[in-house]
Amino acid sequence: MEKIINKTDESQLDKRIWLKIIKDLTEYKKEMIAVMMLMISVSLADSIFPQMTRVAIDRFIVPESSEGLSVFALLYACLVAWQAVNILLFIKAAGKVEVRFAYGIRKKAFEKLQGLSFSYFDETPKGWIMARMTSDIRKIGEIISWGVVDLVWGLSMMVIIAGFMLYYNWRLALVALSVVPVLAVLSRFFQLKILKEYRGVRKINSQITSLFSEGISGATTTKSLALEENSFKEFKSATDNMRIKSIRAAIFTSMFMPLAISIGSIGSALVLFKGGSGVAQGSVSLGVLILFITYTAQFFEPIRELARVISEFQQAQASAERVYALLGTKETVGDFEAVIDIDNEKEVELNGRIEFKNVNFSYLKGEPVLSDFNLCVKPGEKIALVGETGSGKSTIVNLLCRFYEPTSGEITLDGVDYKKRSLGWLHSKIGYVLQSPHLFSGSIKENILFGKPGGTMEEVINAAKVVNAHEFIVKLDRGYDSKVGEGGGKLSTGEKQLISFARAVIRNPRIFILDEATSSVDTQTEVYIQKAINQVMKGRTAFIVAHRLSTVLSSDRILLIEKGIIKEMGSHDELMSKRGDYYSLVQSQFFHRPSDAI
Ligand SMILES: Nc1ncnc2c1ncn2[C@@H]1O[C@H](COP(=O)(O)OP(=O)(O)OP(=O)(O)O)[C@@H](O)[C@H]1O
Repeated sequence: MEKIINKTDESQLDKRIWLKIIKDLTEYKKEMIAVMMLMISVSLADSIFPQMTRVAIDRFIVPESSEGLSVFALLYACLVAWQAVNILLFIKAAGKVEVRFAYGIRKKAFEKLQGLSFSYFDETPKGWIMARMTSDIRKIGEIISWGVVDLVWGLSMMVIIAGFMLYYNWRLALVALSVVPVLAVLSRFFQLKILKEYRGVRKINSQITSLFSEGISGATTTKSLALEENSFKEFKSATDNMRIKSIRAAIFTSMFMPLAISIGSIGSALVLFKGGSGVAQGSVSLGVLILFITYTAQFFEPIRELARVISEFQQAQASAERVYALLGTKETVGDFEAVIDIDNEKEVELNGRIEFKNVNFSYLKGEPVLSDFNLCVKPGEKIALVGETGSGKSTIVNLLCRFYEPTSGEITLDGVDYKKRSLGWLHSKIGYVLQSPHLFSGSIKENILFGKPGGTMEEVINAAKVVNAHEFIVKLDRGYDSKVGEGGGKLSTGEKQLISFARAVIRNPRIFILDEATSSVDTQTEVYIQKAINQVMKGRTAFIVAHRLSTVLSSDRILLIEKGIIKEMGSHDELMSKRGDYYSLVQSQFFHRPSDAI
């Protein structure tokens, strides 16, 4: 990840990235062409205005004549109208490109995130992903559309003006353009300086987003450990740094503007000096002199603009690099080896026989969590996994759900390697309840339906009844339509668990997996939860990471896991009579016992 975060060399144009952007932009080809044409039209109109002034001076003011003045006024009005329409249309077209392009990439990135495996989220800070999805994508959309506007306007403006100047008086044109290289170098120098500071600001901004994200999700922990001051110090140092860099960028900007204006004025002075003597000698008309003075001023604006636009494109490149890194992330878990015949696969039933064959697994290279793990589970068998924290229980169920895949060895379902099946098929057969189940903000009904999109209200109620959640749901003000709040915040821990059970039950899975919560709930809820677990397990192959003695007692086989291997295995009675480690665990009050009162 560090590699992705730091790999942002903005000083060079990276062809690969721009080709990707251009490829994505081809979807909006029509709008882009419209924007470009409109900008050429805008600069043409911009450069015709001084021509009108020239005509006014040479035709009407100097000769003190009004012949053709009405035609001239009409033409002037048409020009104003033309420019107004241009501006209206280009703002609309560029805005469309900005919004659609950002929307398109954001949609792709979101789809990508949905498909990425757990290991990606283990390695990637949440704040980093948030920054990519929000500010980076917004920046690309903004700079691509408005940058193209400025770029096309600036370039066409310079070409048209230079053309007109050379056409009217090439000597005077060369005088006017003599300061261009100086201004170009100066603009580039300052823009690079400003860019460097802003790059720093953005990096810190990313850091701050991460701090925010951690600060919010860890607010309770921070408070309970009285670490507010430490968090605040860290936050303050990041914001102080940001302030210093922002001020530096502002100083460079404030130095650049007067310098650029002064150099532009030198150009105008040279034109005035040279052109003025031309007027005195009669070789240059007063109208042409005024035209040149206006053009000289007009010419310098695009140069300053282009220096800024190039810097912005470099910033967009850095943003694009990070966003495309996200879009290009290879899924480590996917339907790569699957022999999928989607229509037939749906019909494939699962009996529920599960086998782990010589499974090895590590989250991080060189740190094995499971070593040569073997296990055969009969259909309908209930397995309780017990053991000290960190022994590998959750890892076993994570592998079974294929959130991660074995580093070597295989897991078979009804004798078939599960990689030969699609992930969609596997997950349709599994009901998984996490230790701290996540509910999505929405209603209770919607949350249960996440288990079976398109399910009926009757199915929702039935699922809730199976897990004894119906009673408490109907007592709520709005029943099944009650909102659960973000992350289920409006419900108690026990209620959240019951809803997550209902969510698992509604899909009628063949395999039920439960990572039992370690947190205690009140005795009544505990009774409900225990009943729900027993109901859900009925007729299904079940894997339970157990923390309650009652759950262990209702299982067929208990596996005591230690450092990723099965230390002891058997029924409760068998293991108790063995008087080994399991016996010691039971004696040591390792399990929650309030449910013993059931
Ligand atoms: N996402 C991860 N990345 C790296 N290491 C991990 C990850 N998840 C777990 N581990 C490590 O793998 C080992 C087994 O963890 P696991 O979560 O399977 O244990 P557990 O027995 O389920 O513990 P608990 O009862 O506390 O949930 C531990 O050493 C843990 O630190």
